[in-house]
Amino acid sequence: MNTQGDNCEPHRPAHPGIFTMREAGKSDHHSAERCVDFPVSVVLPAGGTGERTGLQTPKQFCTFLGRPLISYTIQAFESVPWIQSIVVAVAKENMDLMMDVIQRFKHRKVRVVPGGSTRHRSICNGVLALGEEERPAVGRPKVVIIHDAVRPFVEEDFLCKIAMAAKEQGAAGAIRPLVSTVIATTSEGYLDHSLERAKYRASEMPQGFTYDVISQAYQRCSESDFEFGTECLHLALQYCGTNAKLIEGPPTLWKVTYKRDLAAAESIIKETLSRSACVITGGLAEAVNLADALRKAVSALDMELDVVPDLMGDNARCLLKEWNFIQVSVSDSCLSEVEAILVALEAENRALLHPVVVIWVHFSRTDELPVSERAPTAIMELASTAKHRNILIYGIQLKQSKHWERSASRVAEIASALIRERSPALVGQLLQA
Ligand SMILES: Nc1ccn([C@@H]2O[C@H](COP(=O)(O)OP(=O)(O)OP(=O)(O)O)[C@@H](O)[C@H]2O)c(=O)n1
Ligand SMILES: O=P(O)(O)OC[C@@H](O)[C@@H](O)[C@@H](O)CO
Repeated sequence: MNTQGDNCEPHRPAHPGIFTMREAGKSDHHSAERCVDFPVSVVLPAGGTGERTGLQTPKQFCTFLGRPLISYTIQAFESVPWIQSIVVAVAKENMDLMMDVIQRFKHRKVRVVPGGSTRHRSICNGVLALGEEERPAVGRPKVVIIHDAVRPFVEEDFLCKIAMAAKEQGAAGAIRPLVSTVIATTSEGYLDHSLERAKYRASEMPQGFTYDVISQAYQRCSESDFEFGTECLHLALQYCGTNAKLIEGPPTLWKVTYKRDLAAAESIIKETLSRSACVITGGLAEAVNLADALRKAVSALDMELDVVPDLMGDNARCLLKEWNFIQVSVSDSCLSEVEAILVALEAENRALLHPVVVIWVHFSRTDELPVSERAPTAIMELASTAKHRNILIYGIQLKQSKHWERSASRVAEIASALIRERSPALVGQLLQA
């Protein structure tokens, strides 16, 4: 490797890495149409400290909706069927934390290696690990995708473009239009000149390289590259004469750098989880009417409702794709329907990666609120147990009234707010529509 040392750090023995997974070949992902028919592995540099966030916790381990940022990125890659393995390079002091994340969220295909003192050194350690791959089901990759662990929004179709271009060209990288103009400054802090923005692009991630190109680039690069460089594509050009194919990527490729970016990432994930809900009516006429009124009302809130009588037979499909459930119970119904949903969700282990919302809408036929006095206590007890399994239960009470549409739109507003916010603080509350 690097002439200054055996590997990416001047004085570090190659780390055997830590296997944490079932063999890569046992991925339980349903076979998808493969756009890539050659072995591809991924290196996620995650060895930084996230200084620019101003937080104590490195940003890749900052959590939202109960999961660290890095877990969202890993999930994005492990959900791609043609990716055979993922190597995450983390600082030594975070290795145990990383192992815990992998085990808690049942990440597959993942191997953890020590990060380096710089981003290039971390990436280099990851590439080294791919070259020392010992798992029989995982051969040396044809293409290595490198992607910052703090860029959680990456999609298969763009990864496919990068992987295919990297295989053809030797290197490929994501680019985005510049937002600000780039200027050069004098040593006294004055404007020296500005670059013509239209001629330049921002280099983003993911980037792809044939294994040979990226491993050679790190063998030949200088200590200064390791210490101060920020661009893998430059190393491929400088040390392997490989001119990367540049592919404009979607705006979702941005990197979490500042504290505000964490809030933005959380908001995007919440928005993604809140686009639809499954309404279970039990087949009762009043419940079906309410569900139809809800469907109309939520469409104005940019949400779609799938209305089913139950979660049996074909309707069980909702359990595999929905993150939000609204159980409409009429009059003296108790919480048994909600309990049935919990059992079904647990059977599918549905709340492992994202919190699932279950809203009990209790609709009473008469003007009084005959719901038993026990209901507020019962829903609170059920909710506090379910919360430990990442299922958030909320209640909405609706009295039959002459202003049916208005009541239904009130329920819709409350339900969509509960789904959007997924607030632990309101779990178990029985709200009045
Ligand atoms: N020694 C390092 C430094 C950075 N990275 C990783 O490279 C990616 C992009 O780097 P950056 O956004 O700069 O992360 P940090 O270096 O952690 O941020 P900061 O510069 O604010 O400290 C991150 O996933 C980061 O964890 C790494 O693996 N090893
Ligand atoms: O580690 P930093 O945040 O300084 O920079 C990382 C970025 O430079 C890098 O991810 C892309 O520009 C592609 O190389």
